Amino acid sequence: MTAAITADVIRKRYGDVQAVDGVSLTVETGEFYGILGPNGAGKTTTLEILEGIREPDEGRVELLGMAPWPRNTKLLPRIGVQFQASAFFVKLTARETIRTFASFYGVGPKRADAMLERVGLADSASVLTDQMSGGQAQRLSIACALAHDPELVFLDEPTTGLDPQARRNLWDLLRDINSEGRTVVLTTHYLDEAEVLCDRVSVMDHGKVLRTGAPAALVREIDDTVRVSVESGLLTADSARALFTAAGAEITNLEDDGVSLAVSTRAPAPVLSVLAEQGALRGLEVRGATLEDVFLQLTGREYRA
Ligand SMILES: Nc1ncnc2c1ncn2[C@@H]1O[C@H](COP(=O)(O)OP(=O)(O)OP(=O)(O)O)[C@@H](O)[C@H]1O
Repeated sequence: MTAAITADVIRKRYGDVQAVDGVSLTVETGEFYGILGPNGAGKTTTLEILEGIREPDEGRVELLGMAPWPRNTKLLPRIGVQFQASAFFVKLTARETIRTFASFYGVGPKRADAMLERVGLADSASVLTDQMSGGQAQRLSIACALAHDPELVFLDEPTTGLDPQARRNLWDLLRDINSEGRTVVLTTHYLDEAEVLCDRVSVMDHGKVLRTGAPAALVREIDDTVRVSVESGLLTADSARALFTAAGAEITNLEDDGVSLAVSTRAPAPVLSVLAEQGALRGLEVRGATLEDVFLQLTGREYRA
């Protein structure tokens, strides 16, 4: 595979904030690549530098074999950048909006209308953009990014603010866009989204990439931590910890949020035995490690989107 994007130790500072602090990554052609991290991690700034719309203070980027900065107009027909829905022109319908965007690239109305259909908006073509639901607006902004049939698409938190059903519908669309052969780079603060969609993810925090890999591989790397949870109120956190330790179970995390008492451990058998002996199995759930546990292990703190 050839690299669609390489970034080599890029940095960007805003005043006192080191937003991007030495990020290096490689996106392969055809890959679905995720940049994952909590708010303020530096995802958007990194994405904008990769796109060539922001200048890095240091470091080097190659996008489709070219330097994206200073602004490289040769790249524009080859990449699609999803802009935020708030940037739509007011008083235009969905159809007028996509036709306008398509015309910037010399793309005619026929293909623009076909893109509306492609993202499931054919029936909403006459709706004014300011009257669209969040999911419709996101679909329209993705359609606009795809109107000129780019080979590489950048999406910045495309499902933020959507309800679960609208998110899942959008996931299907994003998978289709990628399976047609396009490289997709997306930022997200949703761990489940990265896990479900991405071939590989870079986990970011405080401007740095902490780890890069396939979600399943990252999860495997952190050993086989299992998370066991039961209803809150059956055992206090302190007594649970003492009982688990006495039973020989090493606990990597234990917390009670008032709804569930949750324990992360590599030794689920003694934990389950203790819970059974204490009659504390109500609401029992057992699950393997997720990207949330990867983040916890990398940073020592819970993931807060
Ligand atoms: N134009 C700017 N001027 C000053 N500070 C900025 C600017 N853009 C971002 N920052 C700061 O840089 C840091 C990284 O921001 P960035 O938007 O890249 O992170 P993010 O991971 O995309 O966060 P979010 O998920 O909230 O969008 C944050 O502390 C943010 O407040």
